[in-house]
Amino acid sequence: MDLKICGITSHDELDIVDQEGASYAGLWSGIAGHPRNLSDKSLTELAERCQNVAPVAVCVKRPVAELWNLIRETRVRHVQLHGFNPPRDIAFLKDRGVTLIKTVHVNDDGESPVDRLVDSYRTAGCDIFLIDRFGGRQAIGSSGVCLCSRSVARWLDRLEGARVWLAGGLTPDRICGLPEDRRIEAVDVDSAARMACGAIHRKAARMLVLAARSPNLFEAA
Ligand SMILES: O=C(O)c1ccccc1N[C@@H]1O[C@H](COP(=O)(O)O)[C@@H](O)[C@H]1O
Repeated sequence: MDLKICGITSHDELDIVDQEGASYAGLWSGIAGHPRNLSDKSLTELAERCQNVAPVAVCVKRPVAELWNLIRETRVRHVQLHGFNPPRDIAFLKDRGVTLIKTVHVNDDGESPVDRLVDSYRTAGCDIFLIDRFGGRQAIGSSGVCLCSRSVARWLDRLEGARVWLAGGLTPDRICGLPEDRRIEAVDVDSAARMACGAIHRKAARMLVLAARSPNLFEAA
């Protein structure tokens, strides 16, 4: 499995994620007031600093035309729409050659507020669905809480045929416990990449990369 580490805010964090071998680095834009939200300048600088890791612009409410104006001259070609976007937002970015990741927010009962939009997202050209735990409109990500395996299995079935990533409270041991049927292409982590909710930590990032690459590593030990 590939690994995305989300919420990068500094050169040091970006270098850790890049050097330790994560596949994707999440760069926040358009979530006013959030501590990990980046200015346009910082997002551009961090994206240009990526060597091996692919930068992903992660947005909640930013208008997609404005977002495109920001990223078009950068190396960012992956966008994660993390919120309640209409399908036309996906079509807009797909027309411009972006690889589009749409978060499917799933609550603790296994239900999603975007359930009725999923088919339209597919029709609009969504490349990847990211299943993430939803704790309510004020807690739409970075929850540090995992979904139960039954909800994950249900959504994997619902998204049959699509590329799927998974997020929500994932730790190295939880990644090892995920089904190994290759339906989950990548895992997306925020909380477990940090020490005490602080900065991204090199050893934590290394453990996550190891778990994602060799899911049975800890079971075998
Ligand atoms: O990464 C962040 O800083 C972030 C902030 C606000 C909303 C979402 C955020 N990231 C997304 O949260 C999940 C993973 O979170 P965790 O591992 O459960 O803490 C994933 O979808 C990230 O893209």
